Amino acid sequence: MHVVVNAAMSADGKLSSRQRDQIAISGEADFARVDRLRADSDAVVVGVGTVLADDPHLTVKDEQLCHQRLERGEPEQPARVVIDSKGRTPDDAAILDDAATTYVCLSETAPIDRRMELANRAELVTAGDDRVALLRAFAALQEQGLEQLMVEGGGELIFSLFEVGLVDELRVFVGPKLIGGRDAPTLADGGGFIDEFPLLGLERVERLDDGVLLCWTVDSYSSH
Ligand SMILES: NC(=O)C1=CN([C@@H]2O[C@H](COP(=O)(O)OP(=O)(O)OC[C@H]3O[C@@H](n4cnc5c(N)ncnc54)[C@H](OP(=O)(O)O)[C@@H]3O)[C@@H](O)[C@H]2O)C=CC1
Ligand SMILES: Nc1nc(O)c(N)c(N[C@@H]2O[C@H](COP(=O)(O)O)[C@@H](O)[C@H]2O)n1
Repeated sequence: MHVVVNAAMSADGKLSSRQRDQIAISGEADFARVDRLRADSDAVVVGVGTVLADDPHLTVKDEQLCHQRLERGEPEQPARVVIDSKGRTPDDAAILDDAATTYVCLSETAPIDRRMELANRAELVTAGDDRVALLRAFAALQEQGLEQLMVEGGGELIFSLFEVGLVDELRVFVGPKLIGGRDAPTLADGGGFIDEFPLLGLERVERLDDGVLLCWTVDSYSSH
């Protein structure tokens, strides 16, 4: 399995505003790059915080890219995955429509009524007691043939994926906006690292729209 985390952040490192409203940080060229990355992935993954804040569709928008997927013998759209311990994904969420297969990864705490509703619209994966156990959930996704995973956020999920060592690459578009706010989501929120820190290798820097794309590999974890 290969996991690429992709996100767009403001010049001051925020993924959205303190009200958690979706903010267009990327420009046209970066959104097109994200579309190509989705098209090259078996699945696009988000946390339930992103579903509740943005109601994303997580589909490939360019019809030619969808056509190329079909020509490669792949489903027209990559699968969509939401990491959602308690089954808080709303029944009318855009990611539950029939545009693509959707997996909802739950923990044992998800109530039975939520499981039954979600099972009508998605494939369910259960891993973990309180929170979704990410290593087990991703292993279950791999068993379903999902090898190339793209994670779009948000900051809580991205931190947890780094914490368990599941991230192979990080691609960040830094856009020409300043959002501010100490409580606004950042690229990696969660509890934060205090001892061992993931170390990144810079692979590529590219000027895109009026911002910069940074592509990193995750090399190792080191203590300071
Ligand atoms: N600019 C960009 O590129 C992007 C911006 N965003 C922005 O980010 C914000 C949402 O991010 P955020 O609030 O951090 O939410 P996330 O999307 O990261 O979802 C976090 C939630 O996932 C659930 N979860 C279940 N298991 C785990 C686990 N093991 N580790 C971490 N989370 C787990 C938790 O809810 P529970 O306990 O209920 O399961 C948790 O609260 C929005 O404002 C959105 O607009 C989002 C994506 C991209
Ligand atoms: N790459 C990128 N740039 C931005 O500026 C963004 N705000 C986001 N947000 C992510 O895109 C999702 C929306 O997807 P759909 O257009 O609905 O398919 C959103 O939920 C964030 O994950 N990304």
